[in-house]
Amino acid sequence: MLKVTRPAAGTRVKICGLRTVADVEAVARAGAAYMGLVFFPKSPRNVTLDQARDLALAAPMGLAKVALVVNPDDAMLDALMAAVPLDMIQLHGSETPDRLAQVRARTGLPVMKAVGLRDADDLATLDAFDGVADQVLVDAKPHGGTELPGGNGVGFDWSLIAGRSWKGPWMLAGGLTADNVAEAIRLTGARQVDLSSGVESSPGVKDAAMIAAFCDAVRAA
Ligand SMILES: O=C(O)c1ccccc1N[C@@H]1O[C@H](COP(=O)(O)O)[C@@H](O)[C@H]1O
Repeated sequence: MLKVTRPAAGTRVKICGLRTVADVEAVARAGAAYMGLVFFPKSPRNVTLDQARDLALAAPMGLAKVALVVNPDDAMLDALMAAVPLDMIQLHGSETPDRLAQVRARTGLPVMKAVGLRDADDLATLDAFDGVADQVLVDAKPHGGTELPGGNGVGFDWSLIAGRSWKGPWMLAGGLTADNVAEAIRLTGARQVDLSSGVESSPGVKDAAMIAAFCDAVRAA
């Protein structure tokens, strides 16, 4: 049976962009709270509905299964819900608060909204989703030259959110690694962290040792 290491009460980890059952096992073994499945064809972490179903069915109890989608239409949401057992939807496009409410009503799942930050002007967008989204995901705003709205391994200036609080739960993302996560937690007060690139040996290829090292670094923080 798959052994799941539960972290002590503390910061929860989401590892995003899983593509193999071995990834799911590594994430569970390391003690992450969430696993993310990417439905975005331009991403090196993209999975089909059939692949996602197999991965979701491999997840042990207690590991929350999050579907990352970018500006999904209703047909996409219906196909997703019919094929994959899920616990949460992550919206990582330019969705509005109204669209978020529609997605929640259509899927019946909690919805996390990713908001990209580069400078203080972006904080208003974050505030617009506080209390509207079930969770907000505070990520780096993608720089020009990438087709990915996230998952670029790029961070942002954490001092932008130092000392701030929101009504609902939130996660920190953007360029996190085992080497920088303790400082990120210290500066932002994050109780949940999310990453993709920082536990990969090459784009889209997760590394079990890096996943374990990241979760250990979070527990030690
Ligand atoms: O991971 C992807 O490929 C991806 C594609 C499209 C939108 C978001 C994506 N990933 C999310 O981006 C952040 C940060 O990722 P990283 O650690 O900087 O690589 C994370 O929330 C992922 O879920």
